[in-house]
Amino acid sequence: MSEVDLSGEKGWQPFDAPALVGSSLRFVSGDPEGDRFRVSYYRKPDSALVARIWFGPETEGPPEHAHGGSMAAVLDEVLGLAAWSAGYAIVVANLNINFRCLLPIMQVVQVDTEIVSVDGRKVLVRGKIWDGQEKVYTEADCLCIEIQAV
Ligand SMILES: CCCCCCCCCCCCCCCC(=O)SCCNC(=O)CCNC(=O)[C@H](O)C(C)(C)COP(=O)(O)OP(=O)(O)OC[C@H]1O[C@@H](n2cnc3c(N)ncnc32)[C@H](O)[C@@H]1OP(=O)(O)O
Repeated sequence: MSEVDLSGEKGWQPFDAPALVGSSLRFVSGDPEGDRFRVSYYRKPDSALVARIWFGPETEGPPEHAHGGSMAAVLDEVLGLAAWSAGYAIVVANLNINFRCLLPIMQVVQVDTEIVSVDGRKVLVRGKIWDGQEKVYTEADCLCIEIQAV
């Protein structure tokens, strides 16, 4: 497979997910040379977590486009991780996704995240998979629930 450029923008800081949550998080980001997903995480200057993600041939659903479940898996990991990176030890309780446009595979896209609210143990994270310019493929609201430290 040809080289995939997952570099971030100027001012983004590389973010080491395994250093924060351990090495169990392999389903989406665990195979950086593979044909499923390739992922790089960053923090923006406002500290929001952002990901650059390549959807490889193994994510195909509709011909030449990403399977909805592959996008759900990405949003589950990235939005959950956004809560962890903001200091909340959570699991995802509810993930509500709107698929807006078919996402072509074999290209790098971006996932942006925002912590919308914190109410007791409930942390609401919003995010989108988009081209980083204007085209939004998928939007999601992710309800995370704080757990006891494990
Ligand atoms: C053991 C794991 C260690 C992990 C350590 C490192 C992991 C590193 C992770 C890296 C980043 C993450 C990336 C991947 C994220 C995943 O994929 S996590 C895996 C997928 N998620 C799951 O399997 C979660 C399964 N569900 C559960 O475990 C339990 O249902 C939960 C979410 C812990 C909640 O159970 P609970 O602690 O008994 O809480 P409960 O009292 O029912 O609810 C608390 C509040 O939340 C509300 N609530 C709960 N669920 C819902 C819901 N579905 N809809 C609406 N409201 C809800 C309740 O109404 C309640 O509200 P209030 O009454 O306080 O207003």
